[in-house]
Amino acid sequence: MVPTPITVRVPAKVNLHLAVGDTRADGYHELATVFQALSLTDEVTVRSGEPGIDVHGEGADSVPTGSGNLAWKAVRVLAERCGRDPDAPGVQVSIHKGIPVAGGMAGGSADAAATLFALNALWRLELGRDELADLAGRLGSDVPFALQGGTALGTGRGERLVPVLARHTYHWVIALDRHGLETPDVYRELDRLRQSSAGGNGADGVEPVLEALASGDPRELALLLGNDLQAAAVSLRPGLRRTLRAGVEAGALAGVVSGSGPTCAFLCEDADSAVRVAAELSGAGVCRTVRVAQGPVHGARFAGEDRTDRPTPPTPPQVHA
Ligand SMILES: C[C@](O)(CO)[C@H](O)COP(=O)(O)OP(=O)(O)OC[C@H]1O[C@@H](n2ccc(N)nc2=O)[C@H](O)[C@@H]1O
Ligand SMILES: Nc1ncnc2c1ncn2[C@@H]1O[C@H](COP(=O)(O)OP(=O)(O)OP(=O)(O)O)[C@@H](O)[C@H]1O
Repeated sequence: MVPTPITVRVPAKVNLHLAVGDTRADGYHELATVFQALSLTDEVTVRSGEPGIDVHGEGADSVPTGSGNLAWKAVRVLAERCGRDPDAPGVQVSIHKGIPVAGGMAGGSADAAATLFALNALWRLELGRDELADLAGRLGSDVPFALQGGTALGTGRGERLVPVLARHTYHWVIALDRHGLETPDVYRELDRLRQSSAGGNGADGVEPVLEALASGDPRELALLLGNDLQAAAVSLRPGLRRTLRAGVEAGALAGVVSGSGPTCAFLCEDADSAVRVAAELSGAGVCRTVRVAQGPVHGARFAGEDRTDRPTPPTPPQVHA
């Protein structure tokens, strides 16, 4: 019997805090980051059939549909892990994009995470969270967080995660730029700025951020948003300075470049304020489009997870800061 297709919904992320350390021998930078999963999501469906990948939704034109798609790399990694032929895995992957492409919100990573999660069910592998997280880490630094979701502290190159207690739903306005930025270019620009000592080290220690999250006060958190990659993203895309200013002028508590950018994320006081900020920002002509989002949300989950015919994977324990 052909197994039924499986659809998984997976969130975008914002880095509330991103401290970039030294470059390691493997070329990656050592990170201390606090991730939060946001309610902008992609949906990934896997079904048995002729191998292939198709991509729909916003920005789909700029996403590769062949072996360059991170979701296809996930198919290959999982096929190898379970003794299937990675060149003939017998699976089709359909991606519906709701996460901005090349926006610093980990959309490709999210699709890879969703693919691992979905294929684990389609192929009835019953791999646990830890094993999926290990495979995810091999695919990219942001992939394990997309599986886990919530709010988490990431160390190493960002793949080593500890869940963090966040006592509040935070309301965000997300400003999307007209063109993406490539992550390696932004890290390279940071290195260049640091060599000329203009890169600075904007993001301080992580502990105050964890304390603010435990308190649940968005005003406290707003004071602590920080991203070492922001100077590099702004250097590559100077117009972001205007966007960041416009969000705060529109009434956001604070704004930050999301990850490697160019998307900017604005933390707002509450849901009503987010709607007002979004309306004003979209009229300011500083970005392509604006979205409202909440966080934290779950990591990769079956679409319609509320259905009772599938086991809900165990939620990792939440720890206090
Ligand atoms: C900017 C962030 O989104 C913040 O969470 C991530 O650090 C990027 O994570 P990602 O897109 O999953 O990145 P990967 O696919 O692992 O790496 C892409 C490239 O980004 C750079 N990179 C990434 C992570 C890291 N800790 N140091 C790096 O220098 C490297 O040039 C690497 O070749
Ligand atoms: N499934 C995918 N979805 C989006 N982009 C993908 C995918 N697979 C590969 N890519 C390629 O990866 C590049 C980065 O896309 P993505 O949307 O993941 O960027 P990002 O959000 O900036 O990543 P991150 O925040 O993890 O650094 C794009 O230029 C795109 O061509």
